[in-house]
Amino acid sequence: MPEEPAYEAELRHEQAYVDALFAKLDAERTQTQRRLDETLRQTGGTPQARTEREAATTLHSDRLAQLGSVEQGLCFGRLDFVPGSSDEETAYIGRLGLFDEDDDYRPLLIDWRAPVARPFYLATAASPDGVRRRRHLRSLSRRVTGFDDEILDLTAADQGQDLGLAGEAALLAALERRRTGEMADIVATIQAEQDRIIRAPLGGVMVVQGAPGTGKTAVALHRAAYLLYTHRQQLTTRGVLVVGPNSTFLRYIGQVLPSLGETGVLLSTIGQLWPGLDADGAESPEAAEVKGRLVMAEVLAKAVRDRQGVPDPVIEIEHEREILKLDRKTCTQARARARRSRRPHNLARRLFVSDVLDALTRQAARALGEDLLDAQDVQDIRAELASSPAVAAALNSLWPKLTPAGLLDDLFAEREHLDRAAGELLSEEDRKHLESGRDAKWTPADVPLLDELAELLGSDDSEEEAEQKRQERVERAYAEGVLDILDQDEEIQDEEVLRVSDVLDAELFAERQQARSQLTAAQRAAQDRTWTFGHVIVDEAQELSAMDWRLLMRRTPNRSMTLVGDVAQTGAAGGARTWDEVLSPYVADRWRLEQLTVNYRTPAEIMAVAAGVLAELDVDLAAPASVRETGVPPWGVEVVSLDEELPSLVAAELSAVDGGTVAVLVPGGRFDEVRKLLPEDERLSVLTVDRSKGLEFDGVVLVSPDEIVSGSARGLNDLYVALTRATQRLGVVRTGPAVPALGGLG
Ligand SMILES: Nc1ncnc2c1ncn2[C@@H]1O[C@H](COP(=O)(O)OP(=O)(O)OP(=O)(O)O)[C@@H](O)[C@H]1O
Repeated sequence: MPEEPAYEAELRHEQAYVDALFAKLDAERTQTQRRLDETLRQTGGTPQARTEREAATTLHSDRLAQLGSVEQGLCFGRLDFVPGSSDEETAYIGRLGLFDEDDDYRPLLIDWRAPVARPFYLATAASPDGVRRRRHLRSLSRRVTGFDDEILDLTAADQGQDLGLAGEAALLAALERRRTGEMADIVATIQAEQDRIIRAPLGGVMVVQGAPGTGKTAVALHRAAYLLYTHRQQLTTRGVLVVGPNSTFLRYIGQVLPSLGETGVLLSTIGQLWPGLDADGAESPEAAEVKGRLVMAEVLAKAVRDRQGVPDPVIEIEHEREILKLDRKTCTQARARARRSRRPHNLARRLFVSDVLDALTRQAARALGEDLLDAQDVQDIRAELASSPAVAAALNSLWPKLTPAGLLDDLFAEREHLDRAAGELLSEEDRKHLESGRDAKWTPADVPLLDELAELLGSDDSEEEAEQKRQERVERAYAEGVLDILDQDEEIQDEEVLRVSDVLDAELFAERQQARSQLTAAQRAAQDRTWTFGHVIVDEAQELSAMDWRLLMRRTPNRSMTLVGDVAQTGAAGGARTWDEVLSPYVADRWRLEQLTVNYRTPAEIMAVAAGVLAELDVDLAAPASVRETGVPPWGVEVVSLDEELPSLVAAELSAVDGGTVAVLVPGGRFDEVRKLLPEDERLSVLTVDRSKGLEFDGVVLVSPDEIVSGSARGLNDLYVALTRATQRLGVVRTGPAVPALGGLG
């Protein structure tokens, strides 16, 4: 650190620069707001003018949101270049770009995502990339409170070079920060191995494998922001989807992208990917596992075919005092033709219906005496049959119109249906799980099944289309009526003035009645099951089942995906063991693997315990290196009674983290018991391990590790996840036999 007076002088200089940046920011806000107001005030004009106005409104609103989101940490870095190595001697790096229009658009502040900013994250003493000095600025609102410098030449003191850390002081300060329950962005301290992943090209499937705490989630979110900046045009049209494991997790990460000025990303769980549904019902892990198997696609296809029936042996239909007979042969032929069309069930139905109506028409015509009828008569008979309730009932019994929800409900609720569809594909035990494992609500594992069924059934939207046309006609008629009335009024008043109908035609007027769609791609995507995204990012990707992957691949036909996860943390019975197994059905071996190796969350003392568990897991993965030590060893105690001892142990942890957060992680079977023992406190969470996935807390108290291990087939993975949630302190409270993998702790 420079000597005090020089340091103070530098600090004043930086403050003056940052003041100027905020002045510029304020001016831009005022100007953008003015432009937005002007645009909103304009009305009328050609359709093209209206479209342009809408585009301008979106542009100004987005910019305003971005300008409003960068108040904290607007400028966090500065690079000084070796003379002659860059156009500018100095570059300031921040959350967005600001330029001086009066000086040929000279950059005042460079967006962290711009290529010029890259050396801020990558330059090292060994490979300085033209950088002489890297400076991290610390600030509180608009006040610069301090800075740390790194001189990038080989004679400079070694700065965390063993782990290749950049800006170590700023990084450690960020990591020591107390956790608030909401994830923060890491834009000021992104490390080189993370930067390479964030800025990787858009196309193709990239898997980011990394141990707990290596920044996978942070990297995934910053990548979304980077991609939106670099491929703005393409991605704002199609949107970016970020998939997370549950809504607690989505809340935890929810502020990161807005703080980076990006609001156009859809954050969703798999259970929320069916429009209008938030499928968060509970079910047994066994049922979820069966539902996630790839074979379910076949089960569902069979379930649909099972609903395409033929009479056994005939259906009799009364029509005009005649009995018409619908026999097995006719229907079998009609069914075969409809199926051969390879159209989804509800669309193929039209072919089936048409063939059956033809056959019935022939019969009815024969009964009336074919020779006496002309073509028009025959057509009339067909039309009558088509509108006959008795015929409709017969057709519905043979080839009903189906909805995904209706069919899936029947399949799980009625054993006969399930047996016919799954008898050869699932064991008796599996079928029992499907039948009994659910409550009344849809579960996350149901959503990929609903999605699969939507594909198999298709939607016969001819009725909806007709309804929409009818609605448009009604609106138009209303508009014409309004214009007539206005015109009459005007005729009475003054023949000379322009009539309303001279400046506004009925169609335009009708259009104005409809709310103009101002939705972003992400919002539209959330309402549309068939939406395909420009890029899909999946966090905790190891948890997804084969059926989840099918759904996601449908949403990403361009296969532009970033998948982050850790196969050592897989908790779901149907989750991934290897990335290859998951991806090969969709992209063969055309995916690339990137690895993160440094743990930013868990201190070395706790990681040493977790490494023992990792070694027991049957995975070929090395424990990550921790960037810091706390000097606080993890503790372990055996208790006789949780009731008596746990509350005081947890209270002690809460006071030790001094205003920070504590999680008590429990096996599923003890959740209610432990929840009741502990007080409600916003700094304290009681969670089962699966709910703690991806989250972090200053202190973690792990209860009954033996039950976590024995609780599921992937119990050791769960234990590993639980141990790696802490940023400062870990305690283990044992109630049963010791778990050898925990060493002396538990
Ligand atoms: N470069 C960085 N600068 C500052 N903090 C960082 C950096 N990288 C990661 N972190 C912090 O480390 C913690 C762990 O990061 P993150 O949650 O992204 O890890 P993860 O790999 O997703 O972990 P898990 O596998 O347990 O979900 C977070 O608090 C994150 O902000």
